[in-house]
Amino acid sequence: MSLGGGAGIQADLRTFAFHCVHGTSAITCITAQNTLGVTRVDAMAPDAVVAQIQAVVEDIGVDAAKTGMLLNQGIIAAVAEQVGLLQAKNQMRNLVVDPVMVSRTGVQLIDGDAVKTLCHDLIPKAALVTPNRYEAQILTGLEINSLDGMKSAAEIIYRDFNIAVLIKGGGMEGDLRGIDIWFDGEKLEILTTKLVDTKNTHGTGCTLSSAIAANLAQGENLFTSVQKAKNYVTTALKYSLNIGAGQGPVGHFYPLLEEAVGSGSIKNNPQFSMPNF
Ligand SMILES: Nc1ncnc2c1ncn2[C@@H]1O[C@H](COP(=O)(O)OP(=O)(O)O)[C@@H](O)[C@H]1O
Ligand SMILES: Cc1ncc(COP(=O)(O)OP(=O)(O)O)c(N)n1
Repeated sequence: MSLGGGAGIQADLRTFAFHCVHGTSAITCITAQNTLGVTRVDAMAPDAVVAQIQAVVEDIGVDAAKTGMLLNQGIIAAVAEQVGLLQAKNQMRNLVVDPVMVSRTGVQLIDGDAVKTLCHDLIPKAALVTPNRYEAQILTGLEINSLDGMKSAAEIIYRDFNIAVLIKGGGMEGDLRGIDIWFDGEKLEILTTKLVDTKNTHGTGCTLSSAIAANLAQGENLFTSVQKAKNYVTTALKYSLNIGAGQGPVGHFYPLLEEAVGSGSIKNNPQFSMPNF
């Protein structure tokens, strides 16, 4: 959960709402966070996370799920155990693991034991894992500086975990920032969108993985879910919000912004990046 509202569960729930699916959540930690970064993180007790998952599954049910910031080994192990139990009962389909391990400034957020548990217990249970540049470096041991590096990382992650992988390019240099690599063991695809020239990229990873989960929940296949989510995040970036002194959040509800501008209720508001106006 990100109290600045730009990433974590706030970004996930906005994305779910935009896609017309009912989003639920299990809070794993509270971050003191704004557009400049994270200043403090408080983790929930693992059994409190488990209780939240069980409350949702037992009553409402899950068509698709995504994980985000799982801060320590205890939380990761508890979530992985729940996922395993629920998958055995066919109550947890379409799991997307966004392996949040490194902050946007390149700082590692979780320790080595937590990374091991993530790799050993959780990622293999997913349908898709979506590492950014730095997370792919941790998962593969490669230094990733090029498109070829991103492709090699995708192949290694598929080989090691036997699940589909999307390497996100937002942390790369230049035009590679708009490029992601998909590999599912058969098809290697370069997903390209034109680079959106903005500093306001806070929450792109959460938004992408929750849009993928939302598309899966609506019955799309995995690759189409990824393609649609990529288009969504690209447009949300074009309408990102210029708030705070750092990297502002993406604009999840851009059609409403368009409508508001069209009707004249928002005019030349410098907080919104509006490419078409
Ligand atoms: N400036 C940008 N222009 C276009 N797409 C971008 C830009 N920055 C990030 N993206 C896209 O946002 C998505 C999230 O990627 P990334 O920012 O690398 O994830 P994370 O937030 O986990 O670090 C990816 O689809 C990536 O290509
Ligand atoms: C609470 C919380 N969860 C996840 C993240 C990572 O967010 P992401 O979408 O990868 O965007 P940035 O960190 O790059 O802004 C987070 N920051 N906070």
